[in-house]
Formats: sequence, structure tokens, C-alpha cells
Amino acid sequence: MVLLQDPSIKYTKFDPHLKLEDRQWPSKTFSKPPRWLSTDLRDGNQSLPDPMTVEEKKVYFKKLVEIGFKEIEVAFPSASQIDFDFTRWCVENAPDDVAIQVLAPCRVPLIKRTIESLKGAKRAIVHIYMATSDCFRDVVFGLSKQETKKQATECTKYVRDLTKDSTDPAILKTHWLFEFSPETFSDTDPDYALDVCESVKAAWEPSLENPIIFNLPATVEMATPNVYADQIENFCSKISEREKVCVSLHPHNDRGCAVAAAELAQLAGADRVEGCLFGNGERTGNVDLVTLALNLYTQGINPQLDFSDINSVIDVVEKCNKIPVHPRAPYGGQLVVCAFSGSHQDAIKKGFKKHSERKRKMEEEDKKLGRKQPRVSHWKMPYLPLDPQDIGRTYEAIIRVNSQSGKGGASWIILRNLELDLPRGLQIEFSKVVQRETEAKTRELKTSEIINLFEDKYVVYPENDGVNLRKIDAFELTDYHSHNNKEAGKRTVISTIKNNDRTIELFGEGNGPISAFANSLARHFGKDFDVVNYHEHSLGKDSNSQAASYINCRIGTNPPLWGVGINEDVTIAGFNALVSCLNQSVNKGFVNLQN
Ligand SMILES: CC(=O)SCCNC(=O)CCNC(=O)[C@H](O)C(C)(C)COP(=O)(O)OP(=O)(O)OC[C@H]1O[C@@H](n2cnc3c(N)ncnc32)[C@H](O)[C@@H]1OP(=O)(O)O
Ligand SMILES: CC(C)C(=O)C(=O)O
Ligand SMILES: [Mg+2]
Repeated sequence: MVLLQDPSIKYTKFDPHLKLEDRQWPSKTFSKPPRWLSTDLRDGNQSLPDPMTVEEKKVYFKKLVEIGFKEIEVAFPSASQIDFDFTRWCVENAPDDVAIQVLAPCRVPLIKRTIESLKGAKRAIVHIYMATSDCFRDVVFGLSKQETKKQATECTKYVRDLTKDSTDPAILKTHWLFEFSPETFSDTDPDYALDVCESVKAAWEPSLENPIIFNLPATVEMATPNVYADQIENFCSKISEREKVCVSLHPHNDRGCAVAAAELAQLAGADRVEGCLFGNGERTGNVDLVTLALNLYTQGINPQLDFSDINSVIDVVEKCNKIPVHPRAPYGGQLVVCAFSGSHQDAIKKGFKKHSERKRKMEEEDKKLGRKQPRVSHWKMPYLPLDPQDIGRTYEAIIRVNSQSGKGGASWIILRNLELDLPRGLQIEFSKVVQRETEAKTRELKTSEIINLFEDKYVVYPENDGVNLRKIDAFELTDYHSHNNKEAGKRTVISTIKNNDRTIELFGEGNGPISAFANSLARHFGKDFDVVNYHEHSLGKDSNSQAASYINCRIGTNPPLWGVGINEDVTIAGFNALVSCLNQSVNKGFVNLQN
């Protein structure tokens, strides 16, 4: 088979049979979250190659409650004993404020068994469905429009008899809610869908306090999301007693637009959304509730669903569904907050710098003004719409380094892990070292590998801290004395450096300790040690903090080398940076050790 040159001979453009001249939804915006229903345990479960066991369903249900769902569709109780028994468990274990929803087709014996499963529930939603599109009526059921409406209406009356009109006091203890889905709504003649729902509504007789739920599914996503929004706005504006109706959405993702469809349809007037975590569900899935909720959150609206520990949610979803969450899934995917590419890393690194400056400034102001409730600084971060910490992710995972990375990536890792804020020249040089390593290894480098590369090449720490022991032949500074000759305006430095089998006494003079030490090295090794660039900053916040010194030193006529020294004493930190340059120059053969 090949793709058709002219697909119109096989597929026709969807006709919504709707001309909305005065649509309102395009100029609406969000101000509050919808009523959420999770159907992970029903629509999600029915789509799994291996449906969940009862134990898995229990774990999943508990997680949904923890996240904050107040309406959970738990099963199709007439489908199997497992579904029935699990519904019983939910009835017995659900918190008082969580409504248990169950689904049944418009078939009397199945409805009876469904309602039996809910006996004793505090809050229950009986959900029945009947497909209304021409295609389903003709192909699947062979029922006319009239017959379909009659069946939906009679089944509604039947549910009513068994629930809110029951004379059994035990049944009346439950707060009964009713939901009707004209299945395949998105492919149904809009006037006919309204006609069926009016009839169902008349049969149920909802009240202001207990509205009927009309769930209008895109059982199959038929067209662009604006078409679904038009269908919903049309329904919302024409259904009678709108105030006694809760309009619910149930988008599927056949065209990959379920999230957009759900958002536009909420603007079009819907009150409630049904979907699954990370978009599990029939075929291409139900609408992804994580994305919908966090889309609201990043617009400053509390979704009333708590994804602050998204990893634990992913853990439950993956274990129970036995389907991995895609690494690029919006918000939750493992890779969505990771920047590998150089220009992204550069922008994010700068964003974090600005962010912490803003934060510090705000904290200082708050302190000065004695504000009891400190303010939160606004999130303005290139490439990252959500602060990863808000969903329990650390900043460490944001920037990862491979062959697509620039100087920002590796220097970010060094900054986050060693608190070393590398000068620009050193960033550029180190990124080349990292680039060579990623190309040689043809893979991403781990944080520990980047740190090792950096420490091995550049850093001299306080002696005997273990790090330098990796470099057996490296020199280290073991002693120094410094004398300030004020009259001559000169500083004298006498020091000792040693490596494995050599101890060298050094003497030098200069304008300051660094130049005096550099001159002492020059004197001994017979080459200029020219300090072309020098930076320093403290590490840590307390008084015991250490100093980091960065020196770029030209030895003889060779290209300058970067060295880094760390010590409690800022002078020793500077000397150590020069010792690092010396060690590199020995390796490169820039200086002769026989001197
Ligand atoms: C869009 C959705 O997600 S809808 C929910 C779908 N979920 C599920 O189906 C999961 C659970 N379902 C099941 O386990 C089974 O389908 C059961 C137990 C409910 C029913 O099983 P069966 O009785 O064997 O029927 P089965 O599902 O194979 O076939 C459907 C039959 O019911 C009929 N039917 C389906 N819905 C209706 C309805 N609302 N009114 C009347 N008849 C209906 C079909 O026409 C078909 O009848 P036929 O056999 O005479 O052609
Ligand atoms: C039962 C209904 C609501 C359904 O799952 C669908 O139409 O997709
Ligand atoms: Mg569905």
C-alpha cells in the first residue's frame, strides 16, 4: 500500500453541521480551574494491554486522592468481577469528599449491576452513555434517532428509580449525581445531541444544588480544536436551564490536539474536564490532565491538583499502567527541563543568575521593611516556563552536557557543584576540553566526569585533601613567608614547592604577593611567568569560607594557561592557581624540570 496521491477519494473533510456566527470563546481567558474527573481507572484502564490488578488500582486510587481529585471514575462495574469488587473497595475507602463515578452503557441489566456496586457510597456519580452519531447508530446499533433518544431517556429514568427516587433508606443515604454522555458527541449532529440531552434532562429533573452532568466527548477527535470549541459553545448557549447543567469535556487525542481542544472548549463554557494522567487512554489517549493542570499553574492559576512531587506520580503511573511516560511529555518527561544545547544552556544560566539577583534584592527589601510574609520573585526564565522545583525536580538536571553543548553547560555544572564561578576565558577553554571528551566518548558526560576533568586539569586544593593525590607528579606549595618592604614598595615571597621526589626553595619580589610568587617561579625555571588575568571570589557564606582564585598565566612565549586555586587564605589560593599553571606547563613541556 502507498499513501494516496489524492486522499479525498477516500477521506472527506469533517462537516460539523454548525455555523456559529457570533462565537465568544476566542476572546475569553482563564480565571479558574475546571472541575476535574480522573478516568485513569476506567477509560485509562480499559485501554491497557494488561488491565490493572486490584492491588494496582488501589495504589493508583490513593495517588489520585493525594493529588487532590474529588471525582474519580473507578470502573465499569458490569464488565468484570474485578471491576465490581474494586468499586466496592472504593466505596468503603474513599474519603467523604471524593465522589466515586462508575460507567455503564444504556442497557438495563448492566445499569442494575452498576448501581449495586455503589451501595453505601457517600457520594456517587452514575455515568451512562449512548452513542448518538449517524455512524454509530447506523453501523453499530441499527437504531434510528428516535429509538436512540428513547433508550437514553428510559435508561435515565431507570437510574433515577434505582437511586434518588428509591424508597430504600440505605440507598437514600448516598448523595447521587448523574452523568449522561452522548458518546461520539463530536461527530453528532449538534441539534440532535441537544435534543437527546433535553430529553435526558427532563427524565432526571436536575436541581440547582444537584446539576446534571452532560459529558460531551470527542470520543474520536474529528477536527481542529476550534470546531470542538464551537460545538461546546453551541451546546452551552442552547441547552435549557443551563444553571442546572454541568457541561463536561472528554477529549481524546486522535489528531494530537486533545489539550488544545480541552482548553478552547473550557473557554467556550465547559465546567468540567475528564481525562487521564499523562494522556493514557483509548488509542492515542484521553486528554492529559497533568498538562492541563500545569498549563493553568504557569499562568498563575492554582489548578487545585498537586503535582509538587511529580516523580512519585510518574512512578505510580508507570508501574500500574506498565507504559512509560514519554521523556518529552510536557512538564513530567525526564528530558523536558534538560538543556543539552549550548545556546539554551547559555540563556538558562544567565536566567538563573538574574533570578537569584532579583531574589536576593527582594529578600533584602523584605527584611528592611520587616515584611512577615516574604514575597516570591517572579519566574522569568528563558526556555523554562515552569520552575522545576515547583514539581519536585532539582536544578541539577536542567543542564546536561554532550557534544551539542557550549561553554555555558560545563561551567554551570562546575558552578552548581563546586560553587566556582569561572571567568569567561576559562569557561571558553574548559568547554573545549569537555567538547573533546564528549566527541571521544560519543555520549553525554556525567556530572562527576565533568567535575573530574575540571579538577584534574585546573584545580589545586588545600594540601592533603585527597584530590591532588590523583596527580602524583604534580607540585604543591608546602610553605611560604611573605614580607612587605614598604619603603621599596616591594613584596618579598619565600616559598617551598615539592612534588614526589623534588623540593624546590623559591625566592621572588614583586608589587604584590602574586607577582612576587610568579617572579620566584620565573627566576627558578628561567621563563617569564606573566599573569595576564586574575579573578577571585569567596566560596560559601560563613566566616570560614574559602577563597577561589583564577589565574591566566603566560609562561615564556607559550599560549597562556588557566589555573585555579582554593584555600582559606586568599594569598595561598592565588599561589595554588599559579602552581596549577606550573603543573600544566610541566606536562606540556613548557618548562624544564631539570632547572
Ligand atoms: C467510548 C468508551 O470508552 S465506552 C466504554 C467502553 N468500555 C468497555 O467496553 C469496557 C467494558 N466492557 C465490557 O466488558 C463488555 O463490553 C460488556 C461486559 C459491557 C458487554 O459485553 P457484551 O455483552 O459481551 O457485549 P459487547 O461489548 O461484546 O458488544 C456490545 C453489544 O452491546 C450492544 N450495545 C452496546 N451499547 C449499547 C447500548 N447503549 N444500547 C444497546 N445496546 C448496546 C451492541 O450493539 C452489541 O450488541 P450485539 O452483540 O447485539 O451486536
Ligand atoms: C464513555 C464515554 C464518555 C467515553 O469514554 C468516550 O466517549 O470516549
Ligand atoms: Mg473515552
